[in-house]
Amino acid sequence: MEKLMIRGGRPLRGTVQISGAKNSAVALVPAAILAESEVVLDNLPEISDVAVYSDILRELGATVTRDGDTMRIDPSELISRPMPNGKVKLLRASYYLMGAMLGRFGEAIIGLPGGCNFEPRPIDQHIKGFEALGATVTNEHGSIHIKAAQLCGAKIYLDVASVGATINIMLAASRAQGSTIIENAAKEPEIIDVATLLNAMGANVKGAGTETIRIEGVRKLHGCRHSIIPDRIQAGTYMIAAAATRGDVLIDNVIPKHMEAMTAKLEEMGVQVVEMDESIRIIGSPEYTAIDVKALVYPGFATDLQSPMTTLLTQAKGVSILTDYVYGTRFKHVPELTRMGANIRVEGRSAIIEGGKLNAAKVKAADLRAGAALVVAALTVEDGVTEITGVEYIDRGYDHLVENLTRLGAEVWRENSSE
Ligand SMILES: CC(=O)N[C@H]1[C@@H](OP(=O)(O)OP(=O)(O)OC[C@H]2O[C@@H](n3ccc(=O)[nH]c3=O)[C@H](O)[C@@H]2O)O[C@H](CO)[C@@H](O)[C@@H]1O
Ligand SMILES: C=C(OP(=O)(O)O)C(=O)O
Repeated sequence: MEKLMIRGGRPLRGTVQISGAKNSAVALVPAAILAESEVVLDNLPEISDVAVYSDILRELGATVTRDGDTMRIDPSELISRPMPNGKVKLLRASYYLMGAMLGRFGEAIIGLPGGCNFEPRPIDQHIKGFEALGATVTNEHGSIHIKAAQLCGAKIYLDVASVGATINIMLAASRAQGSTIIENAAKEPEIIDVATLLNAMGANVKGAGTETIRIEGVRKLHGCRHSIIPDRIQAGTYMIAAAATRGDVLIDNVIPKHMEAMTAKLEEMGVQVVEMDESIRIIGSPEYTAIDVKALVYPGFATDLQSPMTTLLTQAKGVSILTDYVYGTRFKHVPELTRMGANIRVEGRSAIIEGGKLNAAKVKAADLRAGAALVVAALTVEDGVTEITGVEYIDRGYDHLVENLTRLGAEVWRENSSE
C-alpha cells in the first residue's frame, strides 16, 4: 500500500491536461464486447478502474492492448462465462458487464459490484430494465443471474434517473428485437458518450442526453474508433484545487458546458473563472464568500464533486451549507477534514461548513472523492506534511495525479505505507 505525502501552502500555477472521463471509460470498455470486431478507444484515462476492466475483458477471452491513451479491444473470441467473484468486486462499474453480456450472449452471471461504497447503492432499476426486456433475473449468493431466450424492446420508466441503469439498459436494448424507450433517463454527458459509441458500432440510439431515449435494436454491431470525452469530475477537482490554493491554473481539454454548475458556484464565491473553447482558467482570490450548494443529477452540481467542494468551502468566510440530493450520506470525508481542523457538522443530507484554516494531519481516504477532498485540503495547509492513506481509492479516478500537481508547483510524493 502507498500513501500520499503533501506539503501544502503553495498556490497552484500553470496548465493541467484533463484525461478522458472515468465514468465514460468504464462503460465504453464493456460496451465494446457487443461488437463482433475491433473497437478502438482513444483518450482513455490511465486509472486503475480501466486497468481492472481490461483484465476482466481478457478473462472473458477478448484481446485487449493499450498504447498510451489508446486501447484496442477485439471481442471476436469472447466467451460467455460466469464472473461471480474476482476483479468484478473491485469496481462499481462492473455492473455494465450485465447489460453488455446480456446483449451479446442473452445471459450473464456477474457478482454484485464493488468500488466506492460510501452508502448502499441499489441496482433495482438496472434489474427492472433487464426484466422489462424479457430477461429472468435472480440473485444467487451475491451474484446476479440474468437470462433471456430473446430480448425484446420495451417501454421502461426509471423510478430514479440512474446513470448506471440508463447505460445498462441501452447496452442490452441495442441488441434486442424491436424498440425500447427509456423514460426518466439520466442525462449525464457520459450517457451521450456511450450512445455515440454504440451508434458508431451500428446501433440506433436516439435522445441520449434527454429524459427520453429510444433504442431500435439491431442484429449485429461492428467495430469502430471513438474518442472519450474529457473527465468533468477531474476537471472540477482541479478547478477547486486552484481556487483553494489561491492559484492561477489553466485547465485544458475540458468541455466548459459540462462545468456550468461548478463555474456558477465558484463565481458566486468570488473565484475568477475564464472560459475558453476547450479550457477554463481559474484565478483564485485571497477571500471567498460562503455559499450554499445542492448536489443534484446533471446538469445540477455533480455529487462526485461534493466532497472536494466541501474542502473549498472551508476556505470561505462564514457558514456554507452543502446538501447532497443524490447520495444523502456521502460524507466520509467529513471526519477526516475535521481531523485537519475543519469545522463541519453533518445534519441529514447536509454538511454545514464554517470557514477556517486547516492543519496537517494523518488522514485516510475512505472513497475516491473523499480522497480528492483530502488532497485539496492538504494543498491548502501552510505548515507541515499531510499523510493520506487509502490512495488505492484515489487511483481509481485520477490520472497522473502526482505528476499533474507537481507540474503545477505542489510538493507531493508517494511513500510506502504499512497501514
Ligand atoms: C461508474 C459511474 O458512472 N458512476 C457514477 C454513477 O454511479 P451510479 O450509476 O451507480 O449512480 P446512479 O445514477 O445509479 O445513482 C443515482 C441515485 O439513484 C439511486 N439508485 C440507482 C440505481 C438503482 O437501481 N436504484 C437506485 O435507487 C442511487 O442510490 C442514487 O441515489 O452516477 C453517480 C451519480 O451521478 C456518480 O456518483 C458515480 O460516479
Ligand atoms: C462514485 C464514483 O464512482 P463509482 O460509481 O465508480 O464508484 C465516483 O466516480 O465518484
